[in-house]
Amino acid sequence: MKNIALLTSGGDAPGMNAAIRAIVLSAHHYNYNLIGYYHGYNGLINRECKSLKLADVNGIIGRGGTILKSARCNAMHSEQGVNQAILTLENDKIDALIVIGGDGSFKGAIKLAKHWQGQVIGIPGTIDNDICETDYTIGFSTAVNTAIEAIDKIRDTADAFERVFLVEVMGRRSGHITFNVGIATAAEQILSFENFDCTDQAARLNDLSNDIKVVQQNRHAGYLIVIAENLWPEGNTNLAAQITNKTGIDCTPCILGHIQRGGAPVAKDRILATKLGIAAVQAITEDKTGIMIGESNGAVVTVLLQHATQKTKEVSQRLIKAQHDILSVSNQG
Ligand SMILES: Nc1ncnc2c1ncn2[C@@H]1O[C@H](COP(=O)(O)OP(=O)(O)O)[C@@H](O)[C@H]1O
Ligand SMILES: O=P(O)(O)OC[C@H]1O[C@](O)(COP(=O)(O)O)[C@@H](O)[C@@H]1O
Repeated sequence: MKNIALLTSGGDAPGMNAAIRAIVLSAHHYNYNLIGYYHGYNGLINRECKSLKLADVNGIIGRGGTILKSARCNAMHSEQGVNQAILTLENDKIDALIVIGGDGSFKGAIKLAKHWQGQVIGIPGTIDNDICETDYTIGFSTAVNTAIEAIDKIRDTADAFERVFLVEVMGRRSGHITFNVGIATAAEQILSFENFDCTDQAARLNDLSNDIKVVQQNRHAGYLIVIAENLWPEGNTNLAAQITNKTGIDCTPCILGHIQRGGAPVAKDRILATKLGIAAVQAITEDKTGIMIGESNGAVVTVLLQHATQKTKEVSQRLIKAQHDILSVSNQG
């Protein structure tokens, strides 16, 4: 008999609810008590919680967001905040804590594990897919699909007007969403941290403008640029204005924003979340701690949280090269 606690932290990601459901069902299977803390680490610090029962997770597998709410909790960056969180876990007699979130949330979990005797298990939940030692994070596939759906629609106007669109996608400072969405929408350009050095802004603007003019002359079609958020130093809306000025062709900025974080999770995220949720509870039965449950080559793996947070997972070089090679051909005619 164990008391397990669960929270979701950082940016919400489609599939978090599916993971919560799997954890509730597995905990029930092992006869464990399960408490959910609300609003990320704030729920630990302010002791906002609820016992989670089977009835709480009926019908949530297909819902975006998280029934436990999420938050970015500044207090966890201070020793006082971490101690307060630990005090709550001790007072509530928690044996194991499952944290569903991104690398920031895992760093918080590592701090808790340093001074708290209970088991700490992480489940990767972020649309950014930037966590090492797991092929995918929960929410990434849905975010990519959502962005593709939106950009396919923008493509119609781009082609009809032979117009340029600069579409910004999320990912913080990592290009997994940018590259996957760019490739899947046959974007004329993919601009991300991994392939676009903005140090010489004037030169980059020149290259881009020349390419736009050549492609439009060759193809008489739209020109779609998929760009990572936080890339262009003066902001992507600004970049669109600069392109318009330079080429004399309208370049419309379009920021997809939070639609990428919401909506019903696709099958891949529901299934991944279910597998990881079940494995997290299984790991608790085996007295494991300080680990993330991930997936590698289709198999569930356990990895030290320290390793998972050591660096940001890079976009595959093969994907970057594929885009580069395809682009050089497709933009010719
Ligand atoms: N270095 C850290 N130490 C302690 N807690 C952290 C740290 N980084 C992030 N956190 C906690 O995790 C929360 C979510 O982190 P954030 O980076 O915003 O999202 P994500 O977990 O999705 O990467 C933060 O608001 C904070 O409460
Ligand atoms: O909505 P917010 O708090 O401004 O955060 C935006 C950020 O959150 C994300 O959507 C998800 O990031 P995390 O999962 O790491 O929290 C990023 O892609 C984006 O940069």
